[in-house]
Amino acid sequence: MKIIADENMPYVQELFAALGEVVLVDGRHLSPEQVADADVLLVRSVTAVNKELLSENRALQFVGTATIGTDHIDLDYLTERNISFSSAPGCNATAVGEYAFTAMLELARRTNSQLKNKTVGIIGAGNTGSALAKCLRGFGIKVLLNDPLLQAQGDSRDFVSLDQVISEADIISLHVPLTKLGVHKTWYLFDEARLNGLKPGAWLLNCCRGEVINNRALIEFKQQREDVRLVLDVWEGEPSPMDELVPLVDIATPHIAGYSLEGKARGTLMLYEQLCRTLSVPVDKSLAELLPSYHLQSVSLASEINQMQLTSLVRSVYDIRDDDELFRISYSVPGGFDQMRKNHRHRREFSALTLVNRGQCDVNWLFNIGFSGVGQ
Ligand SMILES: NC(=O)c1ccc[n+]([C@@H]2O[C@H](COP(=O)([O-])OP(=O)(O)OC[C@H]3O[C@@H](n4cnc5c(N)ncnc54)[C@H](O)[C@@H]3O)[C@@H](O)[C@H]2O)c1
Ligand SMILES: O=C(O)[C@H](O)[C@H](O)COP(=O)(O)O
Repeated sequence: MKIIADENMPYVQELFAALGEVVLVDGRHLSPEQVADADVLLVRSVTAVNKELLSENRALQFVGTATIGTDHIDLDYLTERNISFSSAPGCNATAVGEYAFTAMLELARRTNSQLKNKTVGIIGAGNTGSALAKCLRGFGIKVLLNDPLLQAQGDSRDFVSLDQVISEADIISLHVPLTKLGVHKTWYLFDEARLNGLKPGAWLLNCCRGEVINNRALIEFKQQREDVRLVLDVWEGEPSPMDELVPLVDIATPHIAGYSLEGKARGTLMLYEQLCRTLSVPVDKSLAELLPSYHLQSVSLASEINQMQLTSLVRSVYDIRDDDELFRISYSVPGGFDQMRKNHRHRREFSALTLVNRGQCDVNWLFNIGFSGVGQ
């Protein structure tokens, strides 16, 4: 069995080698000839899997994407060809939630503000939006959720309208799939009119797909509204963000919000498990045996910690300033955006760090945010 896999898929050899010959490829530039004799194709978000890519292939049985988003896959075409498909829903949700929370802490430090005094609106209350809500509520921050689709399905959480989020939230974080059709389509969800509705001093974060914000309109808006702060992990026209936009962004990163080691490994593992089920072979590998131990074994806490100390704790696991700094140097170099992603030093999730309570302080809220604890 020939398994063609994106080279940026950690643990693909460890998981798939026993099932067939694994050939690693550059997913951004994959050609129909390269996949002509593939039985299994494993991709990431940079590969458009469609009629054109599969035009020379007659053998394909399974396509897997080690990602949450599926907007790069022509699902109707795979169904037409009777090719099994799996994505990896939720694989990197914790990483995205922690990324957005980390960015908020960083902006709070830069603006000398207290997050607990702010209201955060989350657009899209699925896996990544809920992961962010978990961190925010763990820290005691008021959250407004907007998700008309889940609301219509009877999800028991409280939801508000998009208009209410825009008029009431001090911080808005976007967590929707990219969709181009229907009443709830998300393409340019944040257009000129919605951007103009943002509260004075609002912060806008996008960790889902670049085209959920009209980036040209964002440039024009931000040029008039210095008070608004922006965190962008995703960009219209990746891998080439608009040059005028980058200097206007407070925290800029190259689509790596989901790039925790755990998140990427979970994505590969989920595809392995699904392929095993498709081939009716037993699953005999697990996440725990793949992940290395964390270099910091534990951190002792002797007293209550404040927001700045929490920021330091978070930075010890993931320092978002490193990604932002590298982005500004590298994004405009040819191939720079993808190189940053390929060479990204995998960060760990908060749960990799164990906290030991040496005092009588209340640290349960830190476990609610996601850190591990002794005797938790
Ligand atoms: N930056 C990254 O590295 C990264 C990582 C993971 C996922 N993503 C992107 O984030 C997206 C969301 O991921 P997820 O795991 O939360 O997906 P999910 O499917 O679990 O949740 C998405 C939610 O958005 C809701 N939604 C759809 N249209 C909406 C609209 N118009 N308004 C409000 N809500 C709407 C859906 O009902 C759903 O509950 C993915 O599709 C992917 O494109 C990016
Ligand atoms: O949809 C997703 O899961 C993310 O956007 C994913 O983490 C993007 O990473 P890529 O597949 O491009 O490596």
